[in-house]
Amino acid sequence: MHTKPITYLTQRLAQAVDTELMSPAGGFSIDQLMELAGLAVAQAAARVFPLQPKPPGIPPTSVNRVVLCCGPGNNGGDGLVAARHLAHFGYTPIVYYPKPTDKPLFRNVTQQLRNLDVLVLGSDASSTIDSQLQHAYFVVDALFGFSFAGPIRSPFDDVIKKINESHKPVLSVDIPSGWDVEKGPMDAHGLDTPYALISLTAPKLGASGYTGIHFVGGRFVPPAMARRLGLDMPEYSGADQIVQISGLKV
Ligand SMILES: NC(=O)C1=CN([C@@H]2O[C@H](COP(=O)(O)OP(=O)(O)OC[C@H]3O[C@@H](n4cnc5c(N)ncnc54)[C@H](O)[C@@H]3O)[C@@H](O)[C@H]2O)[C@@H](O)CC1
Ligand SMILES: [K+]
Repeated sequence: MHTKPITYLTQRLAQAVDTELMSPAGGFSIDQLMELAGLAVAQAAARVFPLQPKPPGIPPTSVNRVVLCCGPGNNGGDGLVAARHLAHFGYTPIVYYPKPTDKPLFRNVTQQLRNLDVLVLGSDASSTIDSQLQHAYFVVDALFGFSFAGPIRSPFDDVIKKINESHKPVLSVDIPSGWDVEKGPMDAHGLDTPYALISLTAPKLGASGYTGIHFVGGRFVPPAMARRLGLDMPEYSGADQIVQISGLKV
């Protein structure tokens, strides 16, 4: 467990780090960052929810089913990439992506999922999402990240309600969806406190009261950049893409 101090980011600082990484001086593309973020999400998922043995006589796809609820921005993109890695790890991901982003990066990752026979459900599947959730081992909440603001708009208000009603264990990506990025849970419409959380780059202020299983992932900030921005970053061990900072040790 990581015990050294870590900086909790404001919404503005989270966006500034992201922008700087993708500036000419930072040298990253969004594809690279999202790939590393999604890999970290998949590693955290596999750590918290290990693959279950497949009992004989039961179709292999009926165990280890993961429902990934993906939003319209890059948080949703992290969920799509994580779904691809989880499929390679041996899980059966089911992606609910009601507002797909019409950009090559998102179209490509969606195509990669289809090539792995991953079910990608759109808005026309909204009436079946609760039954998908009922059959899930766990849920990945990749609806909103650090750019979320204001009351939750349709159809995501309904998606969050259905996730809460499913009472399935949830791994949230970057910030529990519907929580204020800096103030945390604000009203009854946001996600219930998730079982686990993976913050990307560094945790956001809104997660400062979170005491569940909390990882940091997204191993892409160079030390010189962290020093310049005054960030205390987590120290990763060896080849790990994630570091646990709180909660029951997994
Ligand atoms: N530097 C980093 O830490 C990286 C972060 N990434 C991910 O990118 C995320 C940020 O991505 P984005 O800036 O695209 O934003 P988000 O994915 O947080 O969300 C923006 C989208 O949500 C919609 N939205 C915002 N508030 C809403 C509301 N109240 N109701 C309904 N829809 C709403 C917006 O219209 C927009 O489409 C991070 O949280 C993280 O998951 C990674 O992909 C890459 C690297
Ligand atoms: K989220």
